[in-house]
Amino acid sequence: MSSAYSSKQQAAAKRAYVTFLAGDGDYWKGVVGLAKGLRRVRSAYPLVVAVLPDVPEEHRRKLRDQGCVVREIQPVYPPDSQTQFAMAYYVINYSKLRIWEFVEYERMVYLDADIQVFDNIDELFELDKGRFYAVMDCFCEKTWSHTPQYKIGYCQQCPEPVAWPAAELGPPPPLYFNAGMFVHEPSLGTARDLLDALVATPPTPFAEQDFLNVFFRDVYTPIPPAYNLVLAMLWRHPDKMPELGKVKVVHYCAAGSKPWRYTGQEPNMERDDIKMLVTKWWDVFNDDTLDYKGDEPLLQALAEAGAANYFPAPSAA
Ligand SMILES: O=c1ccn([C@@H]2O[C@H](COP(=O)(O)OP(=O)(O)O)[C@@H](O)[C@H]2O)c(=O)[nH]1
Ligand SMILES: OC[C@H]1O[C@H](O[C@@H]2[C@@H](O)[C@H](O)[C@@H](O)[C@H](O)[C@@H]2O)[C@H](O)[C@@H](O)[C@H]1O
Repeated sequence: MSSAYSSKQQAAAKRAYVTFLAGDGDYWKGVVGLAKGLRRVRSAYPLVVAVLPDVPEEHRRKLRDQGCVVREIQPVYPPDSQTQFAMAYYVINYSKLRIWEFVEYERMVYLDADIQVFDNIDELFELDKGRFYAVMDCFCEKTWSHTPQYKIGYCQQCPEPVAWPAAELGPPPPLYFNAGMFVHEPSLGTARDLLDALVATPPTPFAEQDFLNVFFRDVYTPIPPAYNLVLAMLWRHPDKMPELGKVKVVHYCAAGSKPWRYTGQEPNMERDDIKMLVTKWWDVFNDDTLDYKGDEPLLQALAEAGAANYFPAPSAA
């Protein structure tokens, strides 16, 4: 790499946001919304989209037209004799593990396609290396009904009301993160270790989220819920989240909350705060001034050219 650029610039070229897109359905709308949202908050780094082979060219073009760097990945499946143990819908999420192979980047911030960024979060790229950063999840929704904690009404967000019955169930579950958003360091060694561990790990209901929580347990470092508001927090633990105006990242993961599919029919979806957040998402998605105009920072252009860690000398720029 040319020494004509500062070390800060060279480090910046090795940073990117990354999301994951599978299938030929409508999640591409989430990715377009995310790309425009990151532009709206003037993120310094490009958005890479890890796409499975089943994502049609028509959708890939929409993403490139919004300045995304589209990278095809091969699917990752758990031991095929055991996929029935994961909730079928989530099995494909094991393919997220491929983003550890994006070693042209030193640090990436992963964001699900059903996430929107409403305030700049570039500071996450400055966090100390060697840890795994993510926001703690909530165990209170019905999707957790298969777990002992749900059955006794225990949630890590608010452990006081229900004392964990250690005598019967052993120690309480370790802190558990939501895998819709995390800060990670790509590495071929880690990618290999993940896949090696996966073949020896029977799938569980929350698929790759459960798997990642076990794999990174010793280095998991919780970050504030402002960086990934799991929507159920609004009605489950409103006292454990910042006021909505201070939430930087909204994760539309509650049933019925995907903005591009929103009908307001599911439980809690008629809430005023949900309606406001869905409207906010559409305001970004529909804002033509946020469309990619090809004038992104040099980093974006370099990432697009697949030269994310190359800086031509300024004279050649
Ligand atoms: O048909 C699908 C389903 C999921 N996803 C990706 O997988 C992520 C996790 O799935 P989902 O958002 O449905 O999980 P949730 O966070 O709502 O549980 C999505 O955000 C997308 O990035 C996708 O691309 N296509
Ligand atoms: O494959 C497992 C998924 O697990 C997580 O979703 C869950 C989690 O948020 C629960 O807390 C909710 O109750 C539930 O609705 C929601 O689906 C991640 O957001 C998603 O990216 C993905 O890893």
